[in-house]
Amino acid sequence: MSTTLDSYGEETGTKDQLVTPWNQQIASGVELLRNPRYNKGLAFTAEERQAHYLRGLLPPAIETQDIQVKRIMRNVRQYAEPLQKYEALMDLQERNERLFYKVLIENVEELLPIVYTPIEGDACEEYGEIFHRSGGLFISLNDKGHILDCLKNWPEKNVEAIVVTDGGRILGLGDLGCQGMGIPVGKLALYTALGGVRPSTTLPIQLDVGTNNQALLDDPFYIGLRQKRVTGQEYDDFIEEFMTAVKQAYGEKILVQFEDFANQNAFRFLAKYSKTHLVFNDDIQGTASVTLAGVLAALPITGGTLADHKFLFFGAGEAGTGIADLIAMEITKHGKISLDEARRKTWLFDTEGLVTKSRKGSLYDYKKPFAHDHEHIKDLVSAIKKLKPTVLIGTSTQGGSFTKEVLEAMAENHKSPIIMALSNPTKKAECTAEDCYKYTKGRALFASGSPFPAVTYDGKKYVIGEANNCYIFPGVAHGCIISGAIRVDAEMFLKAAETLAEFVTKEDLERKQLYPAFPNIRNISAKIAAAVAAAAYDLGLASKIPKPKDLLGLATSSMYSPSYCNYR
Ligand SMILES: O=C([O-])CC(=O)C(=O)O
Ligand SMILES: [Mg+2]
Repeated sequence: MSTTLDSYGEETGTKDQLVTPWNQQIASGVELLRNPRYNKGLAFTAEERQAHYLRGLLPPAIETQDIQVKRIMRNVRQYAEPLQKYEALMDLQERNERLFYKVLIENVEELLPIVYTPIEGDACEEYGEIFHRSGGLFISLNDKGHILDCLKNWPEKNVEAIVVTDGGRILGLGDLGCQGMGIPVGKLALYTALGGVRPSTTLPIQLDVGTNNQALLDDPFYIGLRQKRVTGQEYDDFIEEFMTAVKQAYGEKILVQFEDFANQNAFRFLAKYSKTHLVFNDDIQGTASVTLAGVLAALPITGGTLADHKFLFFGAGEAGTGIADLIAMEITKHGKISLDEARRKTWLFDTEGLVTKSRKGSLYDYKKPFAHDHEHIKDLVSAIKKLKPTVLIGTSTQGGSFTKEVLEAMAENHKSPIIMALSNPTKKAECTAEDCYKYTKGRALFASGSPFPAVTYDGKKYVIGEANNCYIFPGVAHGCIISGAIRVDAEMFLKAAETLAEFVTKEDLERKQLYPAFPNIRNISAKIAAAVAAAAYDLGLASKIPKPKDLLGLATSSMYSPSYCNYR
């Protein structure tokens, strides 16, 4: 039994999305209850139950969405294991989408660590064991020549944003092959919950090009191809087919966020496809933007300007060099200083030691701008003592590498050194918040990539700001969509960082909190979206014309609301 219901459509969305009435054939009865996009469970009213063949299929109670939220949170809180909470929330997402987002939005601080880092990292490691549904598209080497067919099989035709990974480097956990899907799913849940992007327009994609993770290849529950990663031309051709197919399927302005690709691939594909597609790499650009925001927010405490600081990166991959690049751009933008000079304030330290011009052997292109003249230094403490950085940023995935000696050495260099342990998930952080305050005698300004509880040091309570790109990417995506951006420009990430930093209050800084509290994050995302959209118009990259007068108003009003619609 089915019926045509044009009132089922999502009531939020940008104006031109609303012009076309939504009048697809939607199943009623049991099929309606099984459709997560439209299911309301016990919140179906008596009239809806009568009109849509639901009589008898539900117990008699008619509930508000608020009571449903309470029940879900009560159940989630009863699970002892965080992974059980994760599974419960994923089950909810596939049962009742609006309820899932209402639960997430109203409990963002509590649930972010579950649907996002660190617990989604555990979920990816166990994805084979806990697998029970796809959650997005899996496109493997078996689909070569048929990638467009895969995309056509996705039930939504109006896709505006894709998050894609090849599982090459999932968080700081390494190659997880086909089990990286938890990341695109998690990131896109935040597109909606934090950025207000409508869930029907988002598409998580896992590309499976093999894995070099032998433990997974030997695991009977592994869900991917049982072969080593393809590389070289075959790999590049596969990505090229994918990038061509997404435009064929969804048009020129489809937004593609690259996520958790291995270093060189991440840089190569960003350089290549940013010329032809609306793409960004969250690990390079999103992380850069959020980190820059934290440093900008810290300036009232450290004193001086950004250009007065000296930066040392421990870890010179996507995050490290991405941040270094954006910081140099920001210094150049606001000071009378060339990009080259700005870059000389930054040093990289990788697995072989300090990155210098004279280093023997090959140096990847993306590190070269930060390879300066210096003698080789092999250990981090010596590098800190020699170079005297005032900002130390860990992007190494080496948990615990900011030892007592490292932190004490940083405390020598500045009254308030900035120390960021950005590697994810929590177990990969370069140091704990507690150690950072202990070994700098409470003087450092600390932030981490994954959540840490507040720390009390010397009778003072410090709240740990999360330098996580989830402050940035949802707003950037929303800003691109509302302006119809055709390309992503670095200026958008500078604007996003400046906007985020403005939200950090004096009270936050008194607690040494370099990032604003999460409960305000939808407002922050709206502001970032408006700033990104404004940049798109300024740069001639926006296709939605004329330019709306009130971009913030548009960014706010077009955000997805998880409240139920009435099915009249
Ligand atoms: O997902 C996160 O929490 C941040 C991120 O992009 C990464 O660590 O790869
Ligand atoms: Mg990432």
